[in-house]
Amino acid sequence: MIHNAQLIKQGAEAKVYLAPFCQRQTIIKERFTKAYRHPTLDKKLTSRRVVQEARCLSRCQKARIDTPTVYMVDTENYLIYMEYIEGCSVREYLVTPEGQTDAAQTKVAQEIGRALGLMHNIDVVHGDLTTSNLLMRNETGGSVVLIDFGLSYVSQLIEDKAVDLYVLERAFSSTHPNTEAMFEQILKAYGESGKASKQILKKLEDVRMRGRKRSMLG
Ligand SMILES: Nc1ncnc2c1ncn2[C@@H]1O[C@H](COP(=O)(O)OP(=O)(O)OP(=O)(O)O)[C@@H](O)[C@H]1O
Repeated sequence: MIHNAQLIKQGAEAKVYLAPFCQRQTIIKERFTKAYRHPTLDKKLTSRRVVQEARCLSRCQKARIDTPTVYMVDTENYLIYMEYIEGCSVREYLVTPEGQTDAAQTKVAQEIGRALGLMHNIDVVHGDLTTSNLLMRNETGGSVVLIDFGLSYVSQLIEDKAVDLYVLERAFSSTHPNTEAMFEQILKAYGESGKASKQILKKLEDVRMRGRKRSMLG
């Protein structure tokens, strides 16, 4: 039990709390153990995921990619203590477009593309890119912060990075109608900031094609 904690999200894999820690508001992410798994195996897998998430967050932070700072990792209790980002998600931003200018939306798209390009440059694959996992930091006037590295891993494969982009593209098209132009701007900025981004964007076309074939076959 985390003292003075407020539960802000209960997911299938983790609980996310907001709680005071070292005199600041802190996000505490707690992974569950799975009762259907053998206890020893379960402990190993759950703590491995906690470590994996914290490692990918730290790897991004070292490369100056805006992600929550990790304050502490408790592998015994499967907890990550991290910086609380005050702001709204890109999802919330896009579902309430009133008063947004094209220039503001372009800036957000460019920031997303640039952040993803830098993340892939250091071989971090996010694994769960959605508009809910992109936050806009109030403090800096809405700069984009990547969160939820629960499914992230390190890979040099062009294919893995292309699939990462495809997952975000699907999230855009299923959640936000009429954002094709914005997604194009994301890819343009991505193409300008990544080392192998041209190859990855080429591979994205194959991944899309496979996705289309799969949905045609049902
Ligand atoms: N560092 C943070 N600052 C502010 N809010 C956060 C932060 N981390 C998480 N949140 C909030 O909590 C929600 C859930 O967090 P997260 O996406 O990491 O968990 P999850 O989806 O349940 O976990 P997982 O996908 O790893 O099983 C986010 O959508 C966001 O609203």
